[in-house]
Amino acid sequence: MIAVRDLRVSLGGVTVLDGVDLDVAAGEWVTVIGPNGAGKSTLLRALTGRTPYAGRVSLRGDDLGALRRRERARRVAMVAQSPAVPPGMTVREYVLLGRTPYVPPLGRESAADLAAADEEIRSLHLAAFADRPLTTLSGGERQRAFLARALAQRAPLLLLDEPTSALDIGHQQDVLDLVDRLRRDRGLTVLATMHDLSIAGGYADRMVLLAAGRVVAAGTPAEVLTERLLATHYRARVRVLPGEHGPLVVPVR
Ligand SMILES: Nc1ncnc2c1ncn2[C@@H]1O[C@H](COP(=O)(O)OP(=O)(O)OP(=O)(O)O)[C@@H](O)[C@H]1O
Repeated sequence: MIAVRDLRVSLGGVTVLDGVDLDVAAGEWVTVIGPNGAGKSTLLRALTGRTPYAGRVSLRGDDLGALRRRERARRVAMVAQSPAVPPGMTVREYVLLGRTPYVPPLGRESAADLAAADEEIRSLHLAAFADRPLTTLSGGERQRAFLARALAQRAPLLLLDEPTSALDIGHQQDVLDLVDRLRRDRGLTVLATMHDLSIAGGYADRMVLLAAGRVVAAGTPAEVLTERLLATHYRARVRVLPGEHGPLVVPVR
């Protein structure tokens, strides 16, 4: 689905990504982990085509850099870490923004666009909030609205930057279970970043460990979530225990 080769990004004269290679197959869920500042968000932003990069990113064989913006947005949707919350905009209006790549220039949303937005509002259990300003929602409710907007884009590749950081443990599971179900039902491909390593390992088919802008490990959750790798790259003291759906990473004092 997506093949990244020798991706390099410099920001403010600093090399942030330094030759990243990454493949995500159609229908796969890959989660990128790594310490603060490793370059995870920058990687996802580059894959939307909004952050300039060197190297090559191909989406189902097409060069991402050669696609027009609307065409890119129909193929790649992203939920950023802290998306802007437009003041005064209702949840329904916000989710409808996800349909922008389908609305003709100077045109209006079609009945199909409105129906797609309403469908995502229902699937994310946001119907009761649909006419409220987005700014009045709690952090977790807002997070679901951000996801609804991205899903309304109907892109086959979904990029999720820390999708559960604002959520309580129950809503974390709800949202990730929902993404997993949509992945199966709609054949979505998911590339996420996450800091909670046990939760990350419970949902990903594969994981990639990024440190200082380079891939330092990649493989199944059991191959990447090891005490040795986490000690080396996070300088973390942890025990890794076997779990039902992947390794459990437990910090120790
Ligand atoms: N515009 C910029 N100018 C200079 N440096 C930048 C710029 N944007 C990001 N960086 C730096 O790039 C590095 C990677 O940032 P990025 O947000 O991708 O990391 P991350 O792995 O997502 O971190 P976190 O886990 O803290 O969210 C950081 O050191 C950050 O300070």
